[in-house]
Amino acid sequence: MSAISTKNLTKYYGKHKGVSNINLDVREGEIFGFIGPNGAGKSTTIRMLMQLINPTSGEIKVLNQSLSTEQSVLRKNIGYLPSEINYYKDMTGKQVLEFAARANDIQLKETSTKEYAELLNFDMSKKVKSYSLGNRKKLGILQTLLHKPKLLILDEPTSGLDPLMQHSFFDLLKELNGTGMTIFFSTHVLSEVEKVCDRVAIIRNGEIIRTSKVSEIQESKKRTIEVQFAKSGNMIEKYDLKQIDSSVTFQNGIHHLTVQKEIHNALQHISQNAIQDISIHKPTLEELFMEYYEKEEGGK
Ligand SMILES: Nc1ncnc2c1ncn2[C@@H]1O[C@H](COP(=O)(O)OP(=O)(O)OP(=O)(O)O)[C@@H](O)[C@H]1O
Repeated sequence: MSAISTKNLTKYYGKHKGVSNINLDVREGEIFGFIGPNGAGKSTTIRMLMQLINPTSGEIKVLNQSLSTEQSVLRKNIGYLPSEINYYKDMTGKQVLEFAARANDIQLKETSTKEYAELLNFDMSKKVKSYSLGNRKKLGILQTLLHKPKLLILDEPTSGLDPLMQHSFFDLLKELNGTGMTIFFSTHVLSEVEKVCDRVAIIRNGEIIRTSKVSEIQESKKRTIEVQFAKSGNMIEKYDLKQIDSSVTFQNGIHHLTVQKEIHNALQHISQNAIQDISIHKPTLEELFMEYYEKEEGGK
């Protein structure tokens, strides 16, 4: 079953496009990453899911409820972390959480907050005004978990967290996911998606340019080959290297080639000549993502 489903979801701010034709299908029980650069439309999409802004057109279903459902009914089952949060500066973290718990008709001590706070190394006894951005973020994360939601929607949850904390945070996400919680989070950090997500949607300029399993993106056959021939100098023309890659380059004695499909033929062609050194690289996930971004830019 779908936890989040949108059909041709579109938002215009006046004449300015926020997002257009967003089709998302987040299945129950998955960790789903929503990745894109600044201004791509991540927050706009999330705010529509949370009924904080109205779509210009399109359909949304969250936990099988359509947009017309009372916001409060939906909120009971969703934990939402906005990209920016403000708290009363003179309250302690604990008071903020107690207040939020009361609003949900629960007692703080009946929640797993203490355990989660320890995992995130968060001191709830301090006042909000003394918290760094990272600590305010942790407070926000704890707040979203108070009512044991079925679905977590997190807008850039790791911004402001140092790498060690990000690690603990992702451990927490995995633990929560293990209890059956569906998690949808936005980010512009590629390694985060690689670490925890089952699937990912890549958004750019307000449009989704690909949705797939993270593992499928990693299965690309693309390889870069760096070769130094026994004969020194630029051999691009002499060895007809453009037959392998029309964009081949020669720098500091090394020929750089990119092969999009099987490398067998390329290696056969190259090895007709004496080779001094050769290396073959698999692209990192980051490089594969960048390719999507660049393709889109080139296509505009
Ligand atoms: N309230 C608004 N009024 C006008 N335009 C807006 C508004 N909010 C967002 N936009 C525009 O909509 C587009 C998508 O912005 P959005 O904030 O959703 O992107 P984002 O992916 O969340 O970016 P970031 O990572 O910077 O938060 C951008 O072009 C932005 O300028």
